[in-house]
Amino acid sequence: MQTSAPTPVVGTHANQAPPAGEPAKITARDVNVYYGANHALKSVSLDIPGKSVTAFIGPSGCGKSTFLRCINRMNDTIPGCRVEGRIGLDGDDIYDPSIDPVSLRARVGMVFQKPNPFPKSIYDNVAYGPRIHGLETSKTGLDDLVEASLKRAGLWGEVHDRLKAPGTGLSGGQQQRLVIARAIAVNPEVILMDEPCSALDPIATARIEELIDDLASQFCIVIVTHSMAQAARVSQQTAFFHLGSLVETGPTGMIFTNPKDGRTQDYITGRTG
Ligand SMILES: Nc1ncnc2c1ncn2[C@@H]1O[C@H](COP(=O)(O)OP(=O)(O)OP(=O)(O)O)[C@@H](O)[C@H]1O
Repeated sequence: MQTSAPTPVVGTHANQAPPAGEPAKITARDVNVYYGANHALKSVSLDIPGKSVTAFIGPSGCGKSTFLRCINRMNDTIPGCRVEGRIGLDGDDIYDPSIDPVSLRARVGMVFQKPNPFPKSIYDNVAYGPRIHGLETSKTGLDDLVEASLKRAGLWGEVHDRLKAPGTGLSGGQQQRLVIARAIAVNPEVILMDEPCSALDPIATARIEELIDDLASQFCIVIVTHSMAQAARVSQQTAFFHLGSLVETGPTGMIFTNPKDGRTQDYITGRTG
């Protein structure tokens, strides 16, 4: 007999979608991605609002991470990968030849599944971006920026007395908050998160989810997650992908309680996945 998974509980912030009529922060139009002959992403068009959390969900291999990587041109670094279509960031075409991918990645930061602090001190992990982008040159200015970023990432209290210690010596959850502090330090507009909690225990996961909730007041956050419960807890919009296509998108509450497409219904009730 087929059993259905319980519908995830939609979080308290999930219905607080940005006001209708706000211009989208990110506008994707007819985006196709190929890895050699593999047509991995098929004609995806999607608007992503600013200052809120958008979750990408869908079965393994459906193209969630591929689409996420399009938003800061990380796919440029994969040999054989070809991206077609248009992605606008506040209306600027991020694939225009005039756009420098390194500067773009300061505007659009990324947090990966496995925490990846640099093999440097906690301080230097956070100071690295502002230094290379020339955002802060004075010692006191940099100190203040490191402190503010660590506070914003909810890590300052745990590390303020050991800033010279290696970032890699922190716990997994602390490392992920350090990586988030590193992303925040260059004052990005968008933070992409690719399964940011999948290597963490439930307590560390809860802290990252609280942090995401907090950061959404300032940043446009896009999160790929395998956990429908997590998508329901943290996001205001959800986009469901299946076999390389975007099936449907809408307010998270609607996607989890009243999806329009049978494929979404089957996924959220655990019949596929
Ligand atoms: N670096 C790569 N090189 C070649 N093919 C890739 C690469 N990354 C992804 N693909 C292919 O693109 C398709 C989409 O993969 P992608 O990782 O984007 O899906 P996903 O929904 O994020 O999957 P998962 O949930 O398992 O992480 C798959 O067919 C995958 O094999």
